Amino acid sequence: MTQTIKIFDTTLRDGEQSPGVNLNQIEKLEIAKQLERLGVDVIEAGFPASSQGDFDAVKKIAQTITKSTVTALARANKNDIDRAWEAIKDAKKPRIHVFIATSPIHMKDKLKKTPEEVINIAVEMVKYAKQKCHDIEWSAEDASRSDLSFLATIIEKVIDAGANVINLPDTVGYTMPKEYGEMFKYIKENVPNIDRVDLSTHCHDDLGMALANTIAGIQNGATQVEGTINGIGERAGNVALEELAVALEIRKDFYPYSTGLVLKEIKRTSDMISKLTGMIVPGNKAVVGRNAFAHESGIHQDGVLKNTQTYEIITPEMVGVQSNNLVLGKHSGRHAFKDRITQLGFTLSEEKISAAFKSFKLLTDRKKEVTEDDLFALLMDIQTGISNRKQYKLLSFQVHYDSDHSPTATVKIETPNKEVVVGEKSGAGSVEALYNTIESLIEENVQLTDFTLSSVGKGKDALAEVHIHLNVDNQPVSGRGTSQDVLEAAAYAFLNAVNRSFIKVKGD
Ligand SMILES: CC(=O)SCCNC(=O)CCNC(=O)[C@H](O)C(C)(C)COP(=O)(O)OP(=O)(O)OC[C@H]1O[C@@H](n2cnc3c(N)ncnc32)[C@H](O)[C@@H]1OP(=O)(O)O
Ligand SMILES: CC(C)C(=O)C(=O)O
Repeated sequence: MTQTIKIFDTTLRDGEQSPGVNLNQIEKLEIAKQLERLGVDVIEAGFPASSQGDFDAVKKIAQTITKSTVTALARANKNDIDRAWEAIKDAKKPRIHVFIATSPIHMKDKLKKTPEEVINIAVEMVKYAKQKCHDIEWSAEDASRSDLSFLATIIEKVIDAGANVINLPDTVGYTMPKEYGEMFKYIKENVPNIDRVDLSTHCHDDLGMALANTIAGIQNGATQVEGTINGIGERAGNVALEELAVALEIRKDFYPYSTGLVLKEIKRTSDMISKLTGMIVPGNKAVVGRNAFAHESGIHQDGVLKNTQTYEIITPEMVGVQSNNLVLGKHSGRHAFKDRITQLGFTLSEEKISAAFKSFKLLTDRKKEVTEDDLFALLMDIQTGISNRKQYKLLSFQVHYDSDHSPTATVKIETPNKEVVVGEKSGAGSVEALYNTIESLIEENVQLTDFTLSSVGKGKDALAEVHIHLNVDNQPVSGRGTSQDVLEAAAYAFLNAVNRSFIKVKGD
């Protein structure tokens, strides 16, 4: 008999705690919708007490998502719980997630509380949350470095107080699989009423053990797993949910567990998270990396030609990687285009469909074959495009480059006051010349802290995608731009970051 493990996705909360990640409300909503399509049981939409921007995004997600449970994180205090409930109360299936640390070091040095005080706070706050919401998850932060008998005592009391999910995080990614499994076994054997609740894993990857620890937790009684897409998250990140789901599917001969995830949605979800967070997936990443299905060496290629299973344990199709994904071309009309948008899972207003169709037609003039990846990148830009009134627009640019002189860029932009300004500057390279010129035309004080260029799809006419991190008036913000031309993508990314600094993102 296969047991189905519940999937709790925390990409929008722990994932967003990754340094440099700044998602705005529209982007978070698009991610939540895709997570629902992927089939996750629970979406942790954010930490509403941490900022007004986070509160607003969680509320919007709670009002939109219908199939998955929507939860929000709260410290064990009334203000955080009130904010969490206020944000999620419209959800079809709301859950409040209350946490407090249980390890000696966290209780003594961080919370400055005795173990008895921590028990009292946890019990009182679970009771308080339960008066508002029937579904309460309680997390013992740093559970894996906690005293097991203390952990059993506090868990027994929070269950009596009304918690129906108990989460035991390996907060600092310190535990080894055997130890993590033994903690679950101990709790299963020593807490009365433990069978009334879901027990949950939450593993960080500091020592590269997140997936092994998660599986050890499941083998010892966990019925829910917390993690993120692409494994993003605080420090070295969380367990990558796509890796867990595919591992359980491929080795179902070995493990009697499965998840309800729609595996074909994995690649698209991974691409979306990577694009919107700017956290590029390494080529060799399991399940979703660019090279995960590539065979380079002669002996491997020979084997694959004779029988793919000699070297391929996962088929690209299983996780939604398209082998021949040519979709639409120069002569496609609006009806076929709209139909394709729906198939890709987008719901766009008529205005956005018109804008997308215009961009698509421009692309077909410049690119012979428009692939599903191209279309997805284009639609994601339109869907999450910035529509705040205050923004800079790129009107045109030229870069003069020759090998004997420093490149010079001439750029024309429209400012938020609708003025058209033109400037010219040089730089050590073409991108620097472009960025020096744009900087001279805008009012904000900007420092570039990171620049990444990658390609969407394959071949010399693949789209270029640029992700950058800037400090705009001393506030960190990220931006992205996609174009067939590398310099145009770089210019779009720069202005996208500056424009994003005008709207609500993390920390507002
Ligand atoms: C393991 C995890 O991932 S936990 C989630 C981490 N996520 C975040 O921190 C989200 C972003 N954080 C923030 O925006 C801010 O830290 C806020 C708004 C949550 C709090 O800001 P501030 O009120 O300025 O407090 P600050 O962050 O400096 O310190 C945290 C305080 O919360 C207390 N605290 C920490 N965890 C808990 C808890 N679970 N329950 C109750 N109190 C807690 C700390 O002891 C400290 O209290 P003190 O001020 O009495 O010393
Ligand atoms: C708040 C909890 C669930 C957490 O993120 C952790 O302990 O890592």
